[in-house]
Amino acid sequence: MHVIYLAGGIASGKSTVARVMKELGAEVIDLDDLSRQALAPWSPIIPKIVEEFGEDVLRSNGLVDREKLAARAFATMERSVTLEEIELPVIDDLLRMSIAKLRDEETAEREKNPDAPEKIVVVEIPLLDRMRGSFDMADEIVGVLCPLPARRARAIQRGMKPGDFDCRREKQPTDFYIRAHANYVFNNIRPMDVFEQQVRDWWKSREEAGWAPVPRGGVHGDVEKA
Ligand SMILES: CC(C)(COP(=O)(O)OP(=O)(O)OC[C@H]1O[C@@H](n2cnc3c(N)ncnc32)[C@H](O)[C@@H]1O)[C@@H](O)C(=O)NCCC(=O)NCCS
Ligand SMILES: Nc1ncnc2c1ncn2[C@@H]1O[C@H](COP(=O)(O)OP(=O)(O)OP(=O)(O)O)[C@@H](O)[C@H]1O
Repeated sequence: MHVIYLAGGIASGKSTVARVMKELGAEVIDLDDLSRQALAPWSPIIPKIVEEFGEDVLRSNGLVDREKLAARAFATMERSVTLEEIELPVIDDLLRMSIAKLRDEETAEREKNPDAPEKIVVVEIPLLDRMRGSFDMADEIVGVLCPLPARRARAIQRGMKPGDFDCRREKQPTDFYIRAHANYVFNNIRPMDVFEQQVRDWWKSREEAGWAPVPRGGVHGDVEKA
């Protein structure tokens, strides 16, 4: 199995890259989905969330009011860190379990058919720095960078308030951090069809290389390859 951490800030184009990779055969795990599971009504962290952010962040049906929680958590860096300290260990556990399950599936498939293809697993990560404790699970780290004005405009077009975009974006790792840890970076600066083709080309070259190990980190400047 080959695990790719796909890192990029809000509205940078991660889901677009992941969608193309899924079409090419990848299994995709999205940490935003795992974060939703972490806040499910039966989650053990719900009492702590209520204690820190107020009883009214829970709706009468037991579901977390995400808008209310976001307004309180992203109001300051300190509150945001509090939410992450509660949620990230659960997200990390869910990620490890998801990867272990895919590994078991791959083993079972190969017991039936020794020629079954290697699973390529793509993990969408909005906050790469917060996942540094689980870099051990990644065979490679790929970044998605996109100029801020385009990201902001696209997020707003999708219905996000400008202030909500800004207060999330400012808490996210910088492009410099992503370049420093990625072995490859996509610069999402071209029209959608061209960008999607860039992703297919990258996949093809990695597939032809047999997903060989790559040196970690150090993508600097306006280059796309390490
Ligand atoms: C506060 C919550 C409930 C708001 O939910 P909401 O549905 O509005 O947003 P959603 O979860 O879909 O995230 C949308 C985007 O917000 C950004 N975002 C999420 N959490 C954070 C954070 N702690 N800091 C900065 N940006 C964040 C990401 O770019 C993400 O893609 C939710 O974002 C959350 O639980 N965040 C904390 C968990 C976390 O840190 N997740 C990131 C995993 S690396
Ligand atoms: N090259 C591009 N040209 C035009 N639109 C694009 C391009 N790349 C992405 N988009 C659009 O920008 C928006 C954000 O892209 P995407 O959802 O892939 O980003 P993301 O990083 O997954 O976002 P989020 O942080 O919300 O999870 C989407 O509406 C997508 O269709």
